[in-house]
Amino acid sequence: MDLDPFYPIVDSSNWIDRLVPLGIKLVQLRIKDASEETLRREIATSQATCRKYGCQLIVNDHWRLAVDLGCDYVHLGQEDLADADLASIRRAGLRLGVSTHDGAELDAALSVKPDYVALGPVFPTSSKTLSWKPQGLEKIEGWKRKIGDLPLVAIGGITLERSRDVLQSGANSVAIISDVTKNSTPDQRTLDWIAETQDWR
Ligand SMILES: Cc1ncc(COP(=O)(O)OP(=O)(O)O)c(N)n1
Ligand SMILES: Cc1nc(C(=O)O)sc1CCOP(=O)(O)O
Ligand SMILES: [Mg+2]
Repeated sequence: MDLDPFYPIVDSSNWIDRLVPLGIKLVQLRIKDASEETLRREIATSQATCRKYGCQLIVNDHWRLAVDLGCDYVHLGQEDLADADLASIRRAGLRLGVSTHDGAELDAALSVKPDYVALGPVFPTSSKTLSWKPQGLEKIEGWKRKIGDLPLVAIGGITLERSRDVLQSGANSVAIISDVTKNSTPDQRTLDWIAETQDWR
């Protein structure tokens, strides 16, 4: 299944309940620092909303709960990968997205046969502290040449205004946090994103 070109990342089921009904078809739930009970509830609520609206839900980090709750997709970073039981993730039928920031990480990601690879940070971001410099659009082109048909997600500092350049450089999907959730009108911004990415759908 293809990834939608617009891939917002949010930190609660409240955001999912608010934004998914607007027409989002791919969303990541990325919750840091919550109890297992809260995480379980947040994932289950998000899953119900996403199922209702035909949106693909990707659970960040919490692969055990994603397996337990019968989710479709998890996203893991390189450190997450080291701890994850990939066999049980695959046995449960979950698809897997993996973060990459340099060539060695890309090789590591490809070795686990992911369903997509993410490259970041494309531009400076204030949503996560990273030790990598912004990669720039050329890196997207290089990553895409290397991975071929495997879907490529671009992340980090991407705005609606930069989205066309990112997609034209070879990304199949654009993952964003602040451009929607820190916008003064997140609902309108979401609708604008859906319209702006229509040519890639
Ligand atoms: C689509 C996408 N790309 C990259 C990340 C970052 O994952 P990770 O490196 O594991 O960092 P955290 O998001 O867990 O802080 C992502 N979540 N999604
Ligand atoms: C969570 C995350 N991971 C990144 C990576 O490069 O792996 S960049 C990033 C933050 C993306 O947020 P924003 O759209 O607000 O820049
Ligand atoms: Mg992670």
